[in-house]
Amino acid sequence: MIRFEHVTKRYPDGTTAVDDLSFEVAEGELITLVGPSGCGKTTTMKMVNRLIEPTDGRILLDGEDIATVDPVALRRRIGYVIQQVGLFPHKTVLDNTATVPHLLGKPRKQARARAAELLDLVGLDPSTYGDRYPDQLSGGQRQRVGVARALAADPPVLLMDEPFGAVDPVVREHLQNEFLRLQSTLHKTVLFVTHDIEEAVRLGDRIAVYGAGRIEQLDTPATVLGAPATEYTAEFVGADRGLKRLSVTPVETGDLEHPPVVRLDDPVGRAADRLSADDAPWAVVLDADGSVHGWVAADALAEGSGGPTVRDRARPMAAHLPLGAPLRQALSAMLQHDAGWIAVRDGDGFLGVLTPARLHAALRRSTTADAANVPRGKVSLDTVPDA
Ligand SMILES: Nc1ncnc2c1ncn2[C@@H]1O[C@H](COP(=O)(O)OP(=O)(O)OP(=O)(O)O)[C@@H](O)[C@H]1O
Repeated sequence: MIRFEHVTKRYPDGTTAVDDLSFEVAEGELITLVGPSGCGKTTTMKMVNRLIEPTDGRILLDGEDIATVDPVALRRRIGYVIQQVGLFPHKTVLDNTATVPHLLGKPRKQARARAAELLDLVGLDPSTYGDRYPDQLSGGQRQRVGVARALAADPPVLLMDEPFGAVDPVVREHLQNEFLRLQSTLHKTVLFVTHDIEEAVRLGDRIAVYGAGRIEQLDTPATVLGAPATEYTAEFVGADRGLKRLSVTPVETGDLEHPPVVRLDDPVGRAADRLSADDAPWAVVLDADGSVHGWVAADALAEGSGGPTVRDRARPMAAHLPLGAPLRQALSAMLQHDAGWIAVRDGDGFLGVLTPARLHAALRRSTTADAANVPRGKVSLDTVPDA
């Protein structure tokens, strides 16, 4: 969708901001550009909408050399969100959002109706916020208007330059999550500049780690964190990169163990037989509709005293996770509940349990598979070599 071919930008004073850059952003992909101040991220981005012209090389958008496209027509296909937002101070939020569609020829009423939809989409109720002026909004709300406005012309491409940089960490995380939710339905092709590795990891399908004017590594978050290509990248992503990897590696079916399963209403004797058939010290207990109730120990079933069904001997277990949740959430739940395993479900249905050993294997699997170009969905534990 966007292809950089040997792109260099040298400023008249001799500064080489971007040096022989070649990479491609696939349609619907979100690439985060991350790196220290002054390494060329913004220059890279501004060359895509021709706010800056390259000195050498070319950039293709959908196969077309953008140098041959009228910049105004080009910018209609490219939404642009910046940290300072740049809203018109004398226009209401609704009119700010409706400006571009209106300029593109949509009748005013239609443009405003679309603007209201977009405000809703970014989490701002148009009936509350539509008539306000930008200085009557919080920083986070202004950023949302900036995103709504960039989406107004429904461009296939979005350029975002530290769009959530000016807000506090809590609001920022909220905006990031909302943006991910939006992106999962809109599938825009996005270049997203940030100097925050956490943000890059959370949002990017792939991350481009910049050194001076160059990309040091362009890969999935799991690979950049798990197998940094250079010392520079390793240092940039931080000594706690192992912990960060927990956030970007999902729990998959192949990660699960399958202890015996009994039902709340099973007679104790039948449940005990089930456990001893597997020589298992405990079983997962499901209720009548198949959702996880908790667990029961073989010892508890063997005791002479107590009620006649599993219900009387089972212990509740509150730690559940949906399949696909990040390993970090799994570890956090294990620690919170002081549990040696955690139930994983698909909807309400029980799938299996994740243990600390399996969690560790999953973490190793994530980078091994990425490095070997195994599609994430096809990953199984067999792909993990023994340590
Ligand atoms: N008009 C200009 N003339 C000369 N040098 C420039 C000009 N604009 C940018 N530069 C230089 O180009 C380099 C890259 O700048 P750029 O804005 O792309 O960096 P960045 O990675 O986006 O940084 P930041 O995170 O601080 O925004 C810097 O050294 C900067 O000083």
